[in-house]
Amino acid sequence: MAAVDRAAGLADCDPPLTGVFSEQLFRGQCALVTGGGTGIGFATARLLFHLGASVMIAARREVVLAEACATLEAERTAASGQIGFTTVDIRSSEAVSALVEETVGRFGPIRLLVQNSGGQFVSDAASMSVKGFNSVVQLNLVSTFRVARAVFDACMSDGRGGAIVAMSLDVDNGMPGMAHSAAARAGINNLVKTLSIEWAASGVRVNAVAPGIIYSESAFSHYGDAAEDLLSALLPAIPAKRLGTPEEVAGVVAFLLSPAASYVTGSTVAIGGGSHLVRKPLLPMDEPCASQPYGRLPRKARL
Ligand SMILES: CCCCCCC/C=C/C(=O)SCCNC(=O)CCNC(=O)[C@H](O)C(C)(C)COP(=O)(O)OP(=O)(O)OC[C@H]1O[C@@H](n2cnc3c(N)ncnc32)[C@H](O)[C@@H]1OP(=O)(O)O
Ligand SMILES: NC(=O)C1=CN([C@@H]2O[C@H](COP(=O)(O)OP(=O)(O)OC[C@H]3O[C@@H](n4cnc5c(N)ncnc54)[C@H](OP(=O)(O)O)[C@@H]3O)[C@@H](O)[C@H]2O)C=CC1
Repeated sequence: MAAVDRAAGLADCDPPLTGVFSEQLFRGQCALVTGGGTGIGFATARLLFHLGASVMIAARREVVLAEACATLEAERTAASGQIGFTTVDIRSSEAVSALVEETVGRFGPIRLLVQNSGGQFVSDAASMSVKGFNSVVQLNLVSTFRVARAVFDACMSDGRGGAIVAMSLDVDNGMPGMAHSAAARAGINNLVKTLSIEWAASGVRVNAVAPGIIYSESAFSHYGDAAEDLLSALLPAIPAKRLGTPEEVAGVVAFLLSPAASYVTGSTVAIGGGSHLVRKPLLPMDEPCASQPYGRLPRKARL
């Protein structure tokens, strides 16, 4: 993709970023990473695994998860922890309960939670149905609460503590083309504040990360042919003048989960090459009053 090729610096990152952390950092700790089979979730699971954690990755597509696990097993070193997978749709409370039970049964109480699963479709608000808006709020905001509650109840409410990182977006200036997701992620930014206060007494820290535009094949596949046009308009507005990598998000997530962040809670950390400081919406809007700047992407952009 031409716009991605223009993202100077993208190839310069040390993929697992293990060098900046001690290999013993998460030794023996159980970590649950939702959406851990692809993109940011995979990079995060990979880093935690190489830092000694016992990592459960969970999402809907079994074949993707199995492949991710096989990749990590093939990378195993003496410092690596354990890796396992199970399928889940985080929109189902029963499925999330079963996920937590299975994870605890296999690796022990969950101490590290990365609630990374999420997503949306691109559509301007005027073309968006209430059902579509609701489905994205359900997936991102309500399911983040669902997963966090299930893990807190089962593993973190007894005073033994833990750390939670949720996935947000760079929503400070609104997000034309993604009204549903921006509203949901703004909700997540506030949710982590409340949870961090209420759960502090249990020794639980709750933070979020707000990535800018992070390139991975899996993420961009959702935007179909529209990705190139969107990126051409977006890249010039990113101070770093490049996209981010999943590994650059994983490093911040690992920091927030680690004792190095033991006094950090209720925060949302921007990871966007400075894009959150630019007073321009994340998605482009050449004509602010245009009635249908995005329309609805074709159905092939759907999962
Ligand atoms: C190239 C630059 C891009 C900028 C990037 C900005 C930063 C963000 C990046 C990322 O988040 S990358 C990760 C992307 N990954 C995903 O989005 C995957 C997750 N997505 C999904 O699971 C689904 O698409 C969904 C959004 C949650 C919808 O799933 P759900 O099963 O709840 O919905 P459906 O039953 O299929 O549909 C319900 C309802 O939703 C509306 N709708 C769904 N898809 C579309 C669409 N493509 N366009 C318009 N409307 C859509 C619609 O109203 C549906 O109702 P019906 O019409 O089916 O009755
Ligand atoms: N890439 C970017 O620029 C940005 C991404 N984000 C967010 O970061 C997170 C990771 O995205 P990214 O890695 O880029 O993209 P991916 O599309 O690779 O990751 C999304 C993950 O979520 C999983 N998922 C989606 N719906 C569900 C569900 N209902 N139940 C369980 N798992 C689900 C998917 O797996 P499966 O389909 O198998 O269920 C997939 O592994 C998402 O929340 C995304 O919105 C935020 C800001 C920017």
